[in-house]
Amino acid sequence: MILLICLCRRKGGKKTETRDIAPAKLAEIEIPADKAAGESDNRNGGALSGVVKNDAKSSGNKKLVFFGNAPRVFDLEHLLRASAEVLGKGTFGTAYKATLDMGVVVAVKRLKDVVVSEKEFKEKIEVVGAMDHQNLVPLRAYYFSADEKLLVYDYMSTGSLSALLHGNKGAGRTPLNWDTRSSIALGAAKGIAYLHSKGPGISHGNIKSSNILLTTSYEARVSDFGLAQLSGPTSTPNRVDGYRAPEVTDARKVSQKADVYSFGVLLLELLTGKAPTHALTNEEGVDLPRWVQSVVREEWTAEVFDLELLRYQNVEEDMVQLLQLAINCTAQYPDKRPAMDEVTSQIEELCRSSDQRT
Ligand SMILES: Nc1ncnc2c1ncn2[C@@H]1O[C@H](COP(=O)(O)OP(=O)(O)OP(=O)(O)O)[C@@H](O)[C@H]1O
Repeated sequence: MILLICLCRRKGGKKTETRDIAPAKLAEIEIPADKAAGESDNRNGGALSGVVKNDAKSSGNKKLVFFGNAPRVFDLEHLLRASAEVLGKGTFGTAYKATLDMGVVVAVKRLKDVVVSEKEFKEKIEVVGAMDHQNLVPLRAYYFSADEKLLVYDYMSTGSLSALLHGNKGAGRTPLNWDTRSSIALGAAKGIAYLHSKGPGISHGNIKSSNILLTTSYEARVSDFGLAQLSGPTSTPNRVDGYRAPEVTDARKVSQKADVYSFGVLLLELLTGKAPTHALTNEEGVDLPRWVQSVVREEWTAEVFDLELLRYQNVEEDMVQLLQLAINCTAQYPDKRPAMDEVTSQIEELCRSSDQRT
C-alpha cells in the first residue's frame, strides 16, 4: 500500500493539500510513554486512544516514525487524541479516519496478525515508506510496539474506486464518464508500474478497486502496498475474490505478472461496472475475465460495457481497445501477459487518442 498523500491540513482555516513526498528519510518523534488506553475496537467517532491498546508504558518510549521530508505537524500524542471513525475492515486490519485536533486528517491502519519481528517489520515498512510517486498513497509514518502496529497514510476524501463504481446505485449517483475512467486506469497503471520499476522482486500483491483511492480531482492513488509480507497466512488477502491470477496459490507469494492479471480485472471492472467475484464463490458478482471472453467481440458494445459508458459513442473504439488490453492482461499464462510499463504506454496512447476525438 503506498500512498500519495494529500495531507489535508487546515492552515488559518483554509484547507491545503501537501503532495510533496521526498525520498525516504526517517525522522523520529519521541512519544510520551503514558499515552493510549483501552481495548475496544471498531469505535466510531471516539478518540483513537480508545481503540489502541495501552502497551506504550511496558514497551518504553515508543515512537511514531515518519517518512519523507514533509513537515511533522503531529506526533503520537496528537494521533492518539484524534477522533477516529471506522473506514472499514480489510484483510490486514481496520482502517480509521483520524481527525487531529489541529485539523489534520489522516487515515490510520491498525494492523492485525503481524507475524514478523520488529526488525523485519522495520526493514519491510521502510521499503514501503521509500516509495514516492504521485499515483501512490504515501505512507507517512508508522508506530510499532508489542501490541500495536499502526500505519499512517494520507486520507483520501473521495474514497475508493470500488465505492464509486458500486457504492451508490441510486438516482443521486454521479456517473463516471469515459475520461474519468480512462484517467483512473492510467493513474493506477503508472503507480503499479512505478512499484515494478523498483526491482523484479517488488510487486503489489493486492490490486483491487478498494485499493485504488481517489483525490478530489479523481486522480488515482494506489494504496495497500507491502502489507501481505507482514502478515500471517490467515490474514493474507482473500484473493478468491476475482482479482487473483490463476497461478497464485499462496497470496504472500505474488509476482509482477500476477499484479498485471489483477490490474486487467480492475480494467474490466472499470469498463463493465461489474464487481469481480470468483466463479467458485456464491457471492454476488461475476468472474469478469471468463464472462467477457464468453461474449463474442461483435457483441461487446451491446453486452459488455457499462451502460453509463455507452453515451460516449465517439470513444467506442478506445473502449474496445482498452477491453482488449484488459483481456491480454488477464491471459491465463503469466508469460503471455504484458509488463506493466507496456500496459501504461498503451493506456497513455488511448487517452491521447480519446482526447483528440473529444
Ligand atoms: N488512505 C485512505 N483514505 C481513505 N480511505 C481509505 C484509506 N485507506 C483505506 N481506506 C478505505 O478504508 C476501507 C478499508 O480499507 P482496507 O485497505 O483496510 O481494506 P480493503 O481495501 O477493503 O481490503 P484489503 O485489506 O484487502 O485491501 C476501504 O473502504 C478503503 O477504501
